[in-house]
Amino acid sequence: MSTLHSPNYTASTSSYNCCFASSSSSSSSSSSLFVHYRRIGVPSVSTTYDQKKVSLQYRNVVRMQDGAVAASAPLKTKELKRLKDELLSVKYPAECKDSTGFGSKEESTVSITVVGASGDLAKKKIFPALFALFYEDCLPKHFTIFGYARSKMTDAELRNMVSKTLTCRIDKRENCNEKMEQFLKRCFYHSGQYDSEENFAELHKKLMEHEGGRVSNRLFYLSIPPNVFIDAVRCASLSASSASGWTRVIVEKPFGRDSESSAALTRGLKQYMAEDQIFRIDHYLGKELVENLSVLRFSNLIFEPLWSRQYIRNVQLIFSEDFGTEGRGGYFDNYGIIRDIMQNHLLQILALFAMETPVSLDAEDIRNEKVKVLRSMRPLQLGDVVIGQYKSHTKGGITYPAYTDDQTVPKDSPTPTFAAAALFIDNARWDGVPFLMKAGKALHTKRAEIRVQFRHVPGNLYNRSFGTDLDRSTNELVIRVQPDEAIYLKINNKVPGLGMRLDRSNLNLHYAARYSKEIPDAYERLLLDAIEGERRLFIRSDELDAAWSLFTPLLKELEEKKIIPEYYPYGSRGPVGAHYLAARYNVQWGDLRAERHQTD
Ligand SMILES: NC(=O)C1=CN([C@@H]2O[C@H](COP(=O)(O)OP(=O)(O)OC[C@H]3O[C@@H](n4cnc5c(N)ncnc54)[C@H](OP(=O)(O)O)[C@@H]3O)[C@@H](O)[C@H]2O)C=CC1
Ligand SMILES: O=C1O[C@H](COP(=O)(O)O)[C@@H](O)[C@H](O)[C@H]1O
Repeated sequence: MSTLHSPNYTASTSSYNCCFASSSSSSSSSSSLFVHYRRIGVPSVSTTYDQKKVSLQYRNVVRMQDGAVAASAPLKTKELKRLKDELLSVKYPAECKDSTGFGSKEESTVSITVVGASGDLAKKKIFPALFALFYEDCLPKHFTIFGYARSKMTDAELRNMVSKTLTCRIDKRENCNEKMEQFLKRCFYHSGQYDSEENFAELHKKLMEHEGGRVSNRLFYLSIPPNVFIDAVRCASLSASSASGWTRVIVEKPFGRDSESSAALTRGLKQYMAEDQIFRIDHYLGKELVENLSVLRFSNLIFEPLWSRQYIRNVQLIFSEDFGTEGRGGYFDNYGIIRDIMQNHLLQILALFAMETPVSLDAEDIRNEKVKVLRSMRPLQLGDVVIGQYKSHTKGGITYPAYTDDQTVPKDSPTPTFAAAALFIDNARWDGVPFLMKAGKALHTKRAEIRVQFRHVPGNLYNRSFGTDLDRSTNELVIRVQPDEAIYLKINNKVPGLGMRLDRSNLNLHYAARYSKEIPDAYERLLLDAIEGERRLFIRSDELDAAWSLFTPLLKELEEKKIIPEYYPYGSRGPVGAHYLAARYNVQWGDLRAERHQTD
C-alpha cells in the first residue's frame, strides 16, 4: 500500500496543492508516485498546460477521474524528482483553456454585453453561466459585464435581478456568497433601444471607462427576438465595436424560419460583421454528452468499426419535455417543434454522429465534415413525418392545458408541438439506415437521448433462448444526453447457474456514479469558447444553409396543405402515428420499449 505524504506545494509560482505518495519511502531508489493537485483559486486562464509533453515524457502518468494525475508504475528517484519539477512547472488547466484569445493577459480586457438582459434567457441561462465561469476562474482578470435592454433599470436593479438566479456548484460551495458579490460588482446596466446607434455609442463610452485604456475585446450576446437581431448587430458594430481588440457577436436561434429568411438573416449580419465574428449558438452542442460523442467514436477502437450500415440497423434521436410551451407560446406558434428542436438540436447531433472522421479537431475540419453529411441527406418527405399537438388532459384532479389554451396562441393553431420523422443519409456509410427523430412537448417524461440499434447476430446460436421477440436480443447503445447523463450498452449474457438462460444487461457509464463533479451547463462551455474564439461548437453559415434545405420543402408543404396535427393528451407518450412511422422501417422506439421492459 502506498503511504501518502503531502509536501503542500503551494509555492507562489504554483497554483496547486500537490501531494506525493511513495510505495516505500521517498528516499528509496524505486518509488511509485501519486500526484494529486488541486487549484487553489488563482486565475489560470493564461496559464499553459502541455498535457502532450507530460504524457510523452512520462508514459506512466495518467489522468484520473477527478482530474488528479497518477503514475503508478515504479519510477527511479531521479525520474520522480524530474516529474515532480515538471508537474510543478506545468499548470493544470482546470476546466479552463489557454487564453490565447485574450491577448496579453495584463493588457487586455473582455467586455461582455448581454443584449436583452431583461429577458428570460438572460436571467435563466446567460448570467448564471457567466457567474459559473467567474466562480471557476475561467474569466480573464479584467472583465466587465453589461446588461443592455430597453427596460429602465439601475445597476443595482440589474444586480438584484441577476442575483436571484445565481447558484454555486453543488460540489464546491466554498466562498459562494463572497464570489457572488464579487461577480455582481462587475455587472452594470445600460438602457437603450436595439436600433439606436446613439444608445450603443453611450454604451461604448461606458465600456471604454471600464476598459481603462487596455486592449479591449468585446462580446455581444444577442438574447433578443430575431426581428431585432440585425438592428442590434448594426448598432453594436457601427457604434460599439472595439478599436483595439476583437468584437464578436453570439446569435441565438431561431436563425430564420426557412432557407430564404435564414439566408436573409445571414446577409444582414454579414453586412456588419465577418463570418468569423458571428457565433451562432446551438446550446445542444455544448452539452457534455454531445461533446463526448466524438470522443466515444474516435477514441475507442471498438465503436468506429461498427459505425455504419453494416452493423447499425437504425439510429434514434429523441427529445421530450414533460411541460408545454407555457410562457413561450407567442414565440413557439411562429416556429413549431420542427424548427424549434429538430432542424437544429437533433440535426446537429445527427451530423456529429454520422460525419466522417475529421482531419483534425480544428473547428473548420469538424464543420467541413458536418456540412458534408448534411449535404448527403435527403430532404424530408411529408410521408416520412408525423405531427402532433397536445390537448388538455385531467389527471389526479389536475387539469393540464391544451397548447391552444395559451392566450398568445390562436385557438385554431395547427402548429405542431410534437413531430416524428425518418431521415436518410445517401452516402456509402449510411445508405438505407433510417435515422428516426422524435421531439415533443408536454409528454410524459423529460429526456434527450441517442439510441443506436444494432443488427441481429447472423445465425445466432442462442436465438431459441430469446423467445419470439428477437429484436430484444440485439445490442443497443444509448447515449443519454439528459437528465442523469449516461452511456450504456445493452448486451446479452448468461444468467449465472447450471442452466442456460440468457439475460439482457447494461454495461453502464453512469456519470453521477463515476464522477463526483457537477456537469457544467452547456452555456458555460459555449460562452467560454466564444470568448476564446473557439468556433468548433458554433454553426457555420453553410451548415445552416444545408440544414434549412433539408427542412424547408417539408415545412412549406405542411403549411400550404394545412396538415392537421394528431392530438395527444398532455402528459402522454405522444401520437400513435409515431409508432406506425417507425414500424414502416421495422423499428420500435427504444425509449418506449425500455419502459415496457424494465431491464432495457
Ligand atoms: N428563453 C429560452 O429558453 C430560449 C430562448 N432562445 C432565444 O433567445 C432569444 C431571447 O429569448 P428570451 O429571453 O426568451 O426572449 P424574451 O422574449 O424574454 O426577450 C428578451 C428581451 O428582448 C426584449 N424584447 C422582447 N420582445 C421584443 C420585441 N418585440 N421587440 C424588441 N425587443 C423585445 C425585451 O427586453 P426590453 O423590453 O427590456 O428591451 C426582453 O426582455 C430569442 O431569440 C429566443 O428565441 C433560444 C433558446 C431558448
Ligand atoms: O432551444 C430550446 O431548447 C429548450 C430545451 O433546452 P434544454 O437544454 O432545457 O433541454 C426548449 O425547451 C426550447 O423550446 C427550445 O427553444
